[in-house]
Amino acid sequence: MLLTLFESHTHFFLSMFQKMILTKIISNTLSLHKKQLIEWLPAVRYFSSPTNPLVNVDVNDKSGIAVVTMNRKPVNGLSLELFEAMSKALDDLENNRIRGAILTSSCPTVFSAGLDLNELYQPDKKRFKAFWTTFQDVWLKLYGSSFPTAAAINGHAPAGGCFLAISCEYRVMCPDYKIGLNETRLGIIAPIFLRASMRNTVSNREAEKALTLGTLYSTEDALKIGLIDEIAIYKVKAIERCENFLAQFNNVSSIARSFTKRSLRQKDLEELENCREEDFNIFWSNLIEPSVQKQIGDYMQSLKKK
Ligand SMILES: CCCCC/C=C\C/C=C\CCC/C=C/C(=O)SCCNC(=O)CCNC(=O)[C@H](O)C(C)(C)COP(=O)(O)OP(=O)(O)OC[C@H]1O[C@@H](n2cnc3c(N)ncnc32)[C@H](O)[C@@H]1OP(=O)(O)O
Repeated sequence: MLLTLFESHTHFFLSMFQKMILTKIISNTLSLHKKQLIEWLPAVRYFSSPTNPLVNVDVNDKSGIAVVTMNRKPVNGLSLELFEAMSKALDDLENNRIRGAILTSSCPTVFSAGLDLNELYQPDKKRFKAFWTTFQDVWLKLYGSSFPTAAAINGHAPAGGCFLAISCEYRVMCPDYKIGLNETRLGIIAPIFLRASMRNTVSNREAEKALTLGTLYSTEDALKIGLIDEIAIYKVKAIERCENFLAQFNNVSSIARSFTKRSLRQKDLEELENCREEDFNIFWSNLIEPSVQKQIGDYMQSLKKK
């Protein structure tokens, strides 16, 4: 009650002095740690910044909602540089206490083609380590973000593309595209954090079927199994629907919302936090198997031949 009252009266700009006084009063009342309270203060400053050419962040000053656009043509292949830009953008959003984020793509028919196969083919260990660690970071930050998230899926979203979408809390997809975790079809075992995101999105039974078969679903079928939440005819509409979803949280205490989300996702986040090195080692040893390398090479060729 006190927290809700506090939040609803702090949507205007607070000077550092006001922040300190408010923090002190509430800190005394609730006996909470001062640092935690400062972190909990609602959004006071929004920004629209060109940030990085690979990830554009555009924050609506009125709603406080950020549209985060992946911009790595032609297919938003998830490279080390794209992951680094996403990781930095997620930090900025967290620090600026935005009210919600929508992930989308600037590629006309692809949300993301998943991991950049060039990162997986004949990899250099040092670079691959940085790549994999940043991939883990992005998931931890996106899946565990304090702000609500949605994905406007304006194109195909196979493998890592689907993975980004299911790390968000809500998904709106445009018709006639494919989405799914096709890793097993490529001979890959889905990593621990990918399995967690899938189980958090669809029923355990659907997750098992989807992951073991490596199914790529049409937009319509994805809606049927709950892999996406809505269909929107084109990108602008998909963003609008995501905004509507995020706007619902305007009437909910952001502290209560964010703690509830965190507590529901905590186990999954900790599972990865506790085995990051092991997770890397498992994938590295799988990746450098000559048979896997051959499979990746052939697959890349088949994509180029199309
Ligand atoms: C393959 C075995 C991998 C083994 C790895 C082992 C360990 C890793 C463990 C776990 C991984 C974690 C989970 C995530 C995994 C992944 O994400 S793997 C990537 C899987 N991605 C795909 O299977 C998607 C492949 N792409 C497509 O199906 C299509 O490109 C499309 C997204 C449907 C778009 O089709 P379209 O619009 O027709 O575009 P093109 O196919 O013509 O592609 C344009 C150019 O982009 C290149 N390209 C496509 N996808 C990728 C990619 N993922 N990485 C790098 N490059 C990609 C494509 O070759 C074209 O290039 P050119 O213009 O011909 O040069």
